[in-house]
Amino acid sequence: MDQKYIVSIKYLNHYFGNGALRKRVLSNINLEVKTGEIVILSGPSGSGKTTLLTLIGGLRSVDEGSLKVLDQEIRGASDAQLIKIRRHIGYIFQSHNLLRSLTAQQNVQMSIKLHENVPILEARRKSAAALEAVGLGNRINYYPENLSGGQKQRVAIARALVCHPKLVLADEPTAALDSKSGRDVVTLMQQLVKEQGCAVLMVTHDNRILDIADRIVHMEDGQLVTINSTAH
Ligand SMILES: Nc1ncnc2c1ncn2[C@@H]1O[C@H](COP(=O)(O)OP(=O)(O)OP(=O)(O)O)[C@@H](O)[C@H]1O
Repeated sequence: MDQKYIVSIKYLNHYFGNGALRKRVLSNINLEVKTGEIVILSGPSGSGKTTLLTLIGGLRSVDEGSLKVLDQEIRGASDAQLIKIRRHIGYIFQSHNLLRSLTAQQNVQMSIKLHENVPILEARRKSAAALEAVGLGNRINYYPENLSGGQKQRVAIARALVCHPKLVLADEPTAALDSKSGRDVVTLMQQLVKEQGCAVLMVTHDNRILDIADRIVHMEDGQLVTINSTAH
């Protein structure tokens, strides 16, 4: 298996709607994301960024072209194959999507339960360590309502990274945060993913965080228009 590319997309098209309402939202997308690389996907509202991210995440089915994640072709993949691929992906959304009735630690543990058959004590240890790594070692028993926006997004990062995914997909992770918290959250994410060696594809409108990327990919009207080599 060629592990150099975590994501490899060739001539991908995607459509929404049927008949006369059928609309092409992604056109001829070619993109590769390497192991350990942080790629930011930017572009105007409605240009297709989230659609592309959800296709890569195996969260919607691929219409045309080839989309490989960890060498597995997603187009036409069975449910079992998609579930297997999703186990290697960590998802971070705009809103933290934490379960309100669970503590920070239980939210992170939930992710471990979904991924692996780990004994409860081991899951507790791992989730506490993941929260420690995002600076929330003293908040593990807090419920989301008692955490700030930045802290909730840190829990979401711990939840996404606790099972050491090969790929992290992040959709506007700083959108709900003030500029300082947003910056802190992505800096932390950058540090942890580099330590773990996983690739990141992050959609963002936030120009203040572009410098964390190894590469910026710009999307307009469903097409990738420019690919800059590096933001540093
Ligand atoms: N489920 C859907 N059904 C029909 N059209 C959709 C659906 N989801 C998205 N679209 C359309 O597809 C296009 C791309 O949407 P998408 O959400 O991928 O863009 P985006 O670049 O992520 O936008 P934003 O930055 O505002 O989140 C838009 O024209 C949108 O209206």
